[in-house]
Amino acid sequence: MDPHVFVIFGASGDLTRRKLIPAIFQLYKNNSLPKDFALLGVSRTEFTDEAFREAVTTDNKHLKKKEGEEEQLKEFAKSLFYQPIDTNDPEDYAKVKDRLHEMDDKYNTRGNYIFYLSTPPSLYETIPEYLHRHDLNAKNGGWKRLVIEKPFGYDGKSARELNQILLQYFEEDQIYRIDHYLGKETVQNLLVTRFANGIFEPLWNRNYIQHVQITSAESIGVENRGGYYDESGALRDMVQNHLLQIVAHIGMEPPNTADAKAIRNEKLKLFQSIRLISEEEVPDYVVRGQYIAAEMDGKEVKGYREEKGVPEDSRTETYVGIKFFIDNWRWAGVPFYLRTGKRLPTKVTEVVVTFKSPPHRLFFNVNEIQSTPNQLVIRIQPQEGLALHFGMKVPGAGFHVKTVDMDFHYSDLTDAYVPEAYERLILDCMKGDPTLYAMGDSVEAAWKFIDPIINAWKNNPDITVHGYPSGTWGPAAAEDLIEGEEGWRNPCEEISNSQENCEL
Ligand SMILES: NC(=O)C1=CN([C@@H]2O[C@H](COP(=O)(O)OP(=O)(O)OC[C@H]3O[C@@H](n4cnc5c(N)ncnc54)[C@H](OP(=O)(O)O)[C@@H]3O)[C@@H](O)[C@H]2O)C=CC1
Ligand SMILES: O=C1O[C@H](COP(=O)(O)O)[C@@H](O)[C@H](O)[C@H]1O
Repeated sequence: MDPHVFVIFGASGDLTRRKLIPAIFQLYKNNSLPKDFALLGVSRTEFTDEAFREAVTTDNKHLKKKEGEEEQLKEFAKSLFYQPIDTNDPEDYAKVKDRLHEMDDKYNTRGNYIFYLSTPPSLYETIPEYLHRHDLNAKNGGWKRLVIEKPFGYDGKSARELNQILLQYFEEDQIYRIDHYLGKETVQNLLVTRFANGIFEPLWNRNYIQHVQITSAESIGVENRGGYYDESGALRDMVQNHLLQIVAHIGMEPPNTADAKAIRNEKLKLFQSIRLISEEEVPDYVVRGQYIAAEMDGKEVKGYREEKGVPEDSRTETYVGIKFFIDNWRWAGVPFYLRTGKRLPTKVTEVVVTFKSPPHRLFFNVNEIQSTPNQLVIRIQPQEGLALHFGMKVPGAGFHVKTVDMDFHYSDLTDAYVPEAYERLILDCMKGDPTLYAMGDSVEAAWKFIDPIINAWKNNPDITVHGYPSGTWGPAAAEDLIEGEEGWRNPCEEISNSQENCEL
C-alpha cells in the first residue's frame, strides 16, 4: 500500500472516537498500515497534538485495548497529529496544507492524502471547495481521495446537487461515499451465497420465491443523537442507504465479473427497477411509527418525544415498514418488505426469503404440528449465519410434517479475525479500491424511491404516526402490510428481549 496521510475533518467528534480511530488502530495492530503513515485530525476544538492523542486513544472508551496492548497504542499514538482550524474559513486551510507538507517531508508520504469528512453534512460542500482553493485536490504530486460520511443528501435534489458540487473539485474515482453496511462481511457474503453456489440462484426468482423480508432492528433509542435524528428519521437514517444496499445485494443480476464497476452497475440497474410508491399510495404501502415510554429489560425507558434534542410534538419516525415491488423479469410480482426501527426488542438484521409452497399439498397436518413454507434466513448480525427451514416427516404413523432447520454459523467457519465494517472500508480506501463504496448515481437512484414517501408525509399530516411501546416489534399496522402471508418472522421466537436467545 502507498504511504499516505489520513486526514480526518471532524476529528474531535463522536464518529472519530467511536469508529474511525478504533478501526485505524486495529489496522495498525494487523500491520495493515503502510510503514510511512500519519494521521492528521482537523476540527475547531483547540487540541494540541498531545491532547488529541490522549482524547482519541487513552481517554477513548470506544477503543478497546486488550491486555498488553498499551505499548502498541503508545507507538500508534505517535503517528497522530492535530490541526485546529475554523472549517468555514477558507484561509485556515493553508494551515492544513503546511502540516501536510511537513508530514510529507518527515514521513515520506509523497503527497498522497485521504480526506475523510466526518463533520456535520452542511460542510460536505464547503470542505472540498476550500481544499480545491489550496490545490489539495489535485492528482499531481500524489493521489488524493475524499471520503464522505452519510447522510449523502437530505433528499434526491440535495444529493444530486452535492454530487455536482463534489464533481467540480474531485473526480468520481477520487470520491468514496461510505455506507458502513457494505463493509460488513455478512453483507458481502450475500453475493457469495447467491453467486458462488449452484443451488440458490436457480430458485432466486418469481417462480419460486413468494416474498422477501428484510428486518433491521435496534434495541437502543436515539441516545445522544436526538438533534440529528429528528431531522432524519428512520427512512433517511437506515432505509435510503443501508437497507436499500441489502435489497440491491439480494435483488441484483449476476455481474459478469466481481470488480467494482460490474457490481456497482448491477446495483444501479436494480435501484432503477424498484417501483416507486406514489404519494397517494404511501398510506397503503408504508407504515411509520414512533417509540413511546415503556419497560424494557426491567427498566423504564423514555419515549422518543422525551429524548434530548427532540421536540415534544415531533412526528419523526423511529420505525418504518415498507412493502414494494421490483419491476423486472426476475422479480415481477414478488413483494419485498422492509422494516427498521429503534427500541425494538433486540438488535438484529436479517433477510428472510420465503419460498412458494409446492403446487399440490399432499400432507395435511391433522394435529398441531406446524408446517410453514420453506424459508432461507440470512442473518447479517448478530450470530451471523444462514438457516434453511424446511419440512420433515415426524417419525411415527401417518404423514405429519414438522419444520426443521439446517443452519450454518459464521463463527464455525474460522477462528480468524473478522474485521469490523469501518476497518474493512478504510483499508479499501487506503488501497484505492472503491468496490464497497456507493456510486453517485446509485445514491441518487435510491433517493428516487425515498422522495415520494418523504413528500407524502410532509404534505399529508393525516398520515398516522403510530405510537409503539418500546420493546415491541413496532406498530400493529405494520403486520397488515404482509397481507395473506406468513407475517413478519419473529427473529427471537424464544425470548424476545435477549440477544443470546435470538437464534437464527
Ligand atoms: N456518530 C455516529 O455513530 C455516526 C455518524 N455519522 C456521520 O458522521 C458525521 C459526524 O458525526 P459525529 O461525529 O457523530 O458528529 P459530532 O457532532 O460528534 O462531530 C462533528 C465534528 O465536526 C466538527 N465540526 C467542524 N466544523 C463544524 C461546524 N461548523 N459545526 C459543527 N461541528 C463542526 C466538530 O468539531 P469542532 O466543534 O471541534 O469543530 C466535530 O469534530 C455526521 O455526518 C454523521 O451523520 C455516520 C454514521 C454514524
Ligand atoms: O448509520 C447508522 O447505523 C446505525 C446501525 O448500524 P449497525 O452497524 O450498528 O447496525 C444506527 O444505529 C444509526 O442510527 C445510523 O445512523
